[in-house]
Amino acid sequence: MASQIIREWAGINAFALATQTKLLELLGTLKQENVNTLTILVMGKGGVGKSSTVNSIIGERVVSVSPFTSEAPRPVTVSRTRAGFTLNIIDTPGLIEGGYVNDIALELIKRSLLNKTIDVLLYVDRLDAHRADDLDKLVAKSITDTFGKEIWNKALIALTHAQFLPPDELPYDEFFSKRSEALLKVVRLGARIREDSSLTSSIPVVLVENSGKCHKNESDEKILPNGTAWIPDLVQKITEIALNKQASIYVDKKLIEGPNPNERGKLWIPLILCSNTSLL
Ligand SMILES: Nc1nc2c(ncn2[C@@H]2O[C@H](COP(=O)(O)OP(=O)(O)OP(=O)(O)O)[C@@H](O)[C@H]2O)c(=O)[nH]1
Repeated sequence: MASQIIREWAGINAFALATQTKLLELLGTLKQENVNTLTILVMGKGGVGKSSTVNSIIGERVVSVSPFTSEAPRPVTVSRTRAGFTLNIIDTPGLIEGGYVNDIALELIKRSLLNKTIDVLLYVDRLDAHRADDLDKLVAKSITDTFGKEIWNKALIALTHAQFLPPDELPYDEFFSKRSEALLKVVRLGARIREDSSLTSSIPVVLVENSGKCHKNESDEKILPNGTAWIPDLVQKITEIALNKQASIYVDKKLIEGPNPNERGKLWIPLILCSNTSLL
């Protein structure tokens, strides 16, 4: 297999100085904790802004973006290195096609991850979607069936199109909070995670505005309508997930070829019951 060329993360230099400083600080925090490599898996439905978000984080147009379903082959891994730290971001195809979960895409994603470790799942959707529905539930279920429930311990939800102004003069932060709650609820249902479980109550939700028309503050940083400089905020949340003491997801052959990872423990139940009965 051809070895992948890892380029210098030059895109950082394209960010506003204040953003660069914060990003380098965050890379320093990761390195202090002996995290020298970080792999982010980007997933979500089609057209929600996955590729655009990858480009925004890297600070270069590294993957193609299209208003229509991208024809570019994916999954694709983009790797960049900076001061001894390597960032890998895996952009993936949209998970919904024709109203159904694209199982072929999921299988392709899973197989491309063999022997890789997912440190962060960046689940992308849009802020300006007014409903979280059964499709969202199905996507969450498919991700869970593929990687196991534990993947949500390493998840971060990014809502794109964040320069959107809510309808009916609803305050921006209130709309964001309602949209986040609605999405987290369907993710929980799809992933079959109990409401009181720490698994999804702790999934952070961040805002992203990939448009070239994103507003800027006096330091030239890209900001949201609520004034947050969103690139450092996103990287800060990524850093927190990476350091959250929960295990990263290692994709081994068993995970790829074995049964649904959530069913593995259950396979032992009949055996345990049998052995217990024979002891009676
Ligand atoms: N205004 C605005 N447009 C965005 C944003 N993110 C993405 N877009 C636009 O939405 C369209 C789809 O973006 P992509 O990044 O290709 O989305 P994707 O999820 O990778 O799409 P698929 O290739 O279908 O999987 C493009 O026209 C982008 O320019 C955003 O935050 N704000």
